[in-house]
Amino acid sequence: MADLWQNAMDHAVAAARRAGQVVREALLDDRKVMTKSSSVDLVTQTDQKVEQLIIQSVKEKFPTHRFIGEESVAAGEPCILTDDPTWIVDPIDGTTNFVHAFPFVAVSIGFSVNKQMEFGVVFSCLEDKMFTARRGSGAFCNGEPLQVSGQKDIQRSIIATEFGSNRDPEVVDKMFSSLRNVLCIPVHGMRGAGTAAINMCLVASGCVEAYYEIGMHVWDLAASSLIVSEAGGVLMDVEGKDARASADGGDARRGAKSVRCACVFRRSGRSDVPTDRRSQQQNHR
Ligand SMILES: O=P(O)(O)O[C@H]1[C@H](O)[C@@H](O)[C@H](O)[C@@H](O)[C@@H]1O
Ligand SMILES: [Mg+2]
Ligand SMILES: [Mg+2]
Repeated sequence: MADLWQNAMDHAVAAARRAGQVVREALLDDRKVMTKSSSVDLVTQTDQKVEQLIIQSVKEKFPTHRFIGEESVAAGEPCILTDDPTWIVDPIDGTTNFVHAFPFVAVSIGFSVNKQMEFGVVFSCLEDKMFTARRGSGAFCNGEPLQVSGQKDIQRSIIATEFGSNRDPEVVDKMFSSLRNVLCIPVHGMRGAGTAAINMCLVASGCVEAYYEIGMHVWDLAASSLIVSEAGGVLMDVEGKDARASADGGDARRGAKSVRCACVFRRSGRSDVPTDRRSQQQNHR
């Protein structure tokens, strides 16, 4: 049976690749940096230009589709998810990295119908890695299948997180307390690529066992939420409840602009990973 949305997914991949080219070219010029909610919540003209290029290209091909775009919402567009086919776009995920030419910058395009992600595309444009997932058909990086880590022991895991853009000392204290709690489990290490989408693609790739962040927005994680789940991972909120509703824009439905989400690892039922902590050998897939 023909896949109703394959044409749209192909368009998303091509649009993400074109957008990545714009990002790479912009890195050769001065980047005009502006701020949004705080002095460390950055946006550039490239973010805005890339979002408009993606949205215009979609409108020409799919005129009835709707959009939730990070910079459109910042400019006052509503952030409400309906049952209509909706493109959820983060034109540059990792804007701070982009400003500093730190090499993890993603273009993230998610696509939702009936409030369910149908496909997700994350292009890590400085690594030239195209992460894709179609609901029910697996997750891929440059065409190679992805699987989350089979590691069941958090003490043999790498956990990723980000600090966001809130610098309120009380909030920072809470973040550092979480970091301390996780590090002292203990875990092998903690990492952060500087972009939610790429952190989640690292979970889908099996090289990071879990990623958590408080305060992500629906556009940060819409595409990568499907990439994680199609790679065998699970998404949950900080209470451990299924967070796909949020990732699919549930919070956007209610007009909320940020979701609390932890994106974690592991397929269920894996038995071939040693759980004997006495064993010296640490088998990492
Ligand atoms: O780079 P953007 O699209 O703004 O998204 C990032 C956000 O700004 C940060 O606060 C978060 O910590 C990152 O996870 C997002 O990727
Ligand atoms: Mg983002
Ligand atoms: Mg962004």
